[in-house]
Amino acid sequence: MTSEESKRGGAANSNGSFGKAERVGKEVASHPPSLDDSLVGDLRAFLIDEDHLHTYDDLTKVNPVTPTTVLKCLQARYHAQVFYTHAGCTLVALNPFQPIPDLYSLDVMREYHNAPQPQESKPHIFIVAEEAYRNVQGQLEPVNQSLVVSGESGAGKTWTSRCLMKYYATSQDTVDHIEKRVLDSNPIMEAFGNACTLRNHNSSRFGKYIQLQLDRSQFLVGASVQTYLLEKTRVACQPANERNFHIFYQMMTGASGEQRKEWKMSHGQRFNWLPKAAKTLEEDCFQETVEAMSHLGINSEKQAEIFRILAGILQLGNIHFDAPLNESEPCTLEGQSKEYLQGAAGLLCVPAVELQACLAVRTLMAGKQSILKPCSRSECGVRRDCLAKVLYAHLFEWLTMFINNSICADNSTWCNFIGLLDVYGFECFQMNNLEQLCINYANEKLQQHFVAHYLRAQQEEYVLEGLEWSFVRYQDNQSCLDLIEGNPTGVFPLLNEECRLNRASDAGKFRVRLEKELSGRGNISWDKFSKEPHFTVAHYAGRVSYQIEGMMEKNKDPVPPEIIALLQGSGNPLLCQVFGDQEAENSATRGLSKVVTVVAKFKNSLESLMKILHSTTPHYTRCIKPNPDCKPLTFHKKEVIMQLEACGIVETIHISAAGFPIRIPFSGFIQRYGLISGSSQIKQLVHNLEAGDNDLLRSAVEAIVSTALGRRSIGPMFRVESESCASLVHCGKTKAFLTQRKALLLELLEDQRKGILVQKAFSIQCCWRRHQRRRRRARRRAATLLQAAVRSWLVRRAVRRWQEAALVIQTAWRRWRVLVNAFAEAELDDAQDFTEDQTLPDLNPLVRERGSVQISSLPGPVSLRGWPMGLALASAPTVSLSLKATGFQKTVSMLASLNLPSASRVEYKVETNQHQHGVASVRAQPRGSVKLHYQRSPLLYADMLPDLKRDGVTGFNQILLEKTL
Ligand SMILES: Nc1ncnc2c1ncn2[C@@H]1O[C@H](COP(=O)(O)OP(=O)(O)OP(=O)(O)O)[C@@H](O)[C@H]1O
Repeated sequence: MTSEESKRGGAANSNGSFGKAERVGKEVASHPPSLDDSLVGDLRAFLIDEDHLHTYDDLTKVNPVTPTTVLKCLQARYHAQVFYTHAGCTLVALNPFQPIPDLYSLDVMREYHNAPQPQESKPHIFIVAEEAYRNVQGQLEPVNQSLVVSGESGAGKTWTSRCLMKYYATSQDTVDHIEKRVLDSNPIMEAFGNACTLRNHNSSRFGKYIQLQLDRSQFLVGASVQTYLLEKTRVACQPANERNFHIFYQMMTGASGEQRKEWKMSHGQRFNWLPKAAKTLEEDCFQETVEAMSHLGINSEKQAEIFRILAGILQLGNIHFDAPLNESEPCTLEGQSKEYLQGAAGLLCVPAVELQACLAVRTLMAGKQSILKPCSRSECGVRRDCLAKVLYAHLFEWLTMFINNSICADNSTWCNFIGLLDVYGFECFQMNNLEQLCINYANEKLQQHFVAHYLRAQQEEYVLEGLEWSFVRYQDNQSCLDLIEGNPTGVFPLLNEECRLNRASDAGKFRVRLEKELSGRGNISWDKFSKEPHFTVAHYAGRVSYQIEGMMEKNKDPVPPEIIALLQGSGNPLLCQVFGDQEAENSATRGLSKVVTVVAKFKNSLESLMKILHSTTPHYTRCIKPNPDCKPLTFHKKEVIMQLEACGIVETIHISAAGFPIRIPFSGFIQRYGLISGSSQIKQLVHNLEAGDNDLLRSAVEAIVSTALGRRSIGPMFRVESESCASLVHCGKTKAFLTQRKALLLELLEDQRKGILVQKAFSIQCCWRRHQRRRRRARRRAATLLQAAVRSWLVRRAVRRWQEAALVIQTAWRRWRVLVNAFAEAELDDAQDFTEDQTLPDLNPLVRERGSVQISSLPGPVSLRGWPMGLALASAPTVSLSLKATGFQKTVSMLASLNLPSASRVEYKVETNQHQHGVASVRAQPRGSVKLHYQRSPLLYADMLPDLKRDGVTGFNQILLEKTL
């Protein structure tokens, strides 16, 4: 809406000439005061807290809720660069008209995605996205979600939709990169469907509904796009100071030299259908569009076909017909137009002659005979425009279909969806025609859905449920919708009827018809003095005057059959594909009653959209354009207030603040929160809800709430002891209604439910772990038993072997002992003769002969009795002397055999340096030493161990005895 038009709309709004206000029951909210009144009254109370206005996250918290206070709050937030604010169930998004750093960054997305309670975070479009996503995860009916983004042109709907898509696409990373393809559909759709208008340099000239398809794990697996009412007239006729679709300018700026040549688009070439070509916008990014096309699977061949068609359209725009001298002759082409016709025919791959004939000559059917009738100059122009429009519209349709084929998931792979509706805002120009009527009709439908969903349904339900409730007045636009679509006497049915009559359209007559049929309606009026036939409709957002001239033609949207036939024969494969299955029918021959009109088609597609919306959980985002000039950070109060009133924000705030925004059927409530109550009765009820009557269910709900409040953890809002259950939850006949503090109560219930579920899960885990532990223990015991059995078997086997080995050793040992004893006895018999009664120093010469003993400085007499070593070893004497023996036992035995004098404090250390071969020396020190010199023992086996090799060295060479004190 332009500011002037907005003013008109606003004036109508304030004088109450449209939007019949309905009063239901007791009305407490007075008519919203005018802006000036509010400034005196309401605002004054507010001024006290003016410094903190920008801190209000939710407009329902503003007190009192009036358009003025709401406006003040929004303005304060806008100046504080806070662009999102809740308004009860709706999110208000103010357009900053400049990029805000870090407002939509990946980190911010992650923050909202990971927030335990996103509602508690700062208002943001990502909250809406996350809430919808979590609703799908929670599988609460209705599981599918719709995000409805509305607002006037330039308010930021497309931007918001893009943010929402990015949010869903970024929060995952799938293998086949479907999210990238879904996002890539945006630049293509925008290049072909957006244009620079006076109100928005990137205005969507079509409506779109994108369905993001989610699988069981809530992963984005695909998407589908449904488009509505492309403004195809823009191809051939651009409003003053506005541009054609972006794609044409992208081609003009981005084409390579070769492409320019092929597309007949040389530098400086002027095209009638490309106004303002010198102005370059950031949207004119040809390369991005081409890349997105390639990424979506449109190969270079197809791209070439597409761009040739577009170039052909531009050539068509430069063709002008001259009136013929003779009326019976077709219109002619002047010099340059001939070239353009040749160019267009070449690019569209059709014969130039046929193209010219198709534009200048009409074929009439008279029975089975066809008659050729030359068209007038203006008719030629209309046919040329029609050809361009039909080409562009079919191309756009084909692109949408191609995108859908590329990004749509198989039906079996997805089970839920989040729908994203971005429709053109309410439109009101100086001259409004059928397109504006359709667009405004769509906006009325959406407004009605909003009203039905939040306002009327809410209030009607309170009555049905028997709640005590003071009603808030709201604007109901049903009467306006009845005026437009009502059957049989609505504007649309009358228009369709007129189009199906086989007669030339007459705007004046149609106006009279409308007046006759609809004069009793409150939402339509006529300016009797206006020369132009028109009618004025009082829409919910303002009054719009529609001119009737041309409306019927636009509604019929006839395409001459010659044009279809011409395109079917085109050498461009894409054109053949697009128009191949199109019937080149002549409506004149088949009867006009079968013609499907534009409004009929539009109404049907809108009805199916509304069906989808009604079956989903809606989330509303109202985009607000803070100033009509798209200036950054500029806030025009009047513009904003009109938009707020037009979209019913003020009423929404009233109802949301004072009403019961959450309604849960008793059965659903008990099923979800029944586990909070420990009562066995409620537990039984949970399993058998059908058995309980409403009274029983109601008392169960109350019991659950009081249990929840009883065990609540003390939070700031629940400290008030007097706060009764009744003030937080209101039970109607079949449903529980939660008040404004629902968020807290609901949060409390959800927290407790979650806590109990966690407890239960913990118990299950404990049981499972215990079970696992027991199993592990049993396994371990079994393993130990097995190991023990194996070990004992191994030990028994080893012991048996040892015993056998010991037996062998014992036998060998005994045999050896017997042998040694025998030798010893034999030797003893020999030695007895020279050892008896010998004292030192006079040693027996035999001893000298066999060995020598030298004793010096010994204190006292030393009696030394030399025993044969073999005998000593054999008898294994016990050493009573405190000897620290090192070496072999035989060394010790030898000492014992020497029978050295015993003294308690005398220590002898025996050292041997030839352990392998026997004691070498024994020496007593320090005060005396005994030196024994033995000759090699006569005993052959005296120092032999059973294991020693027989050929080893035997006997003693030298013995030294060291004595230490
Ligand atoms: N959140 C935002 N941050 C920064 N700029 C924004 C934001 N929202 C919108 N804009 C700016 O406002 C312009 C208009 O927004 P957008 O195209 O989304 O409007 P629209 O409501 O879709 O309009 P139309 O109905 O004409 O398509 C954008 O091109 C962008 O420059």
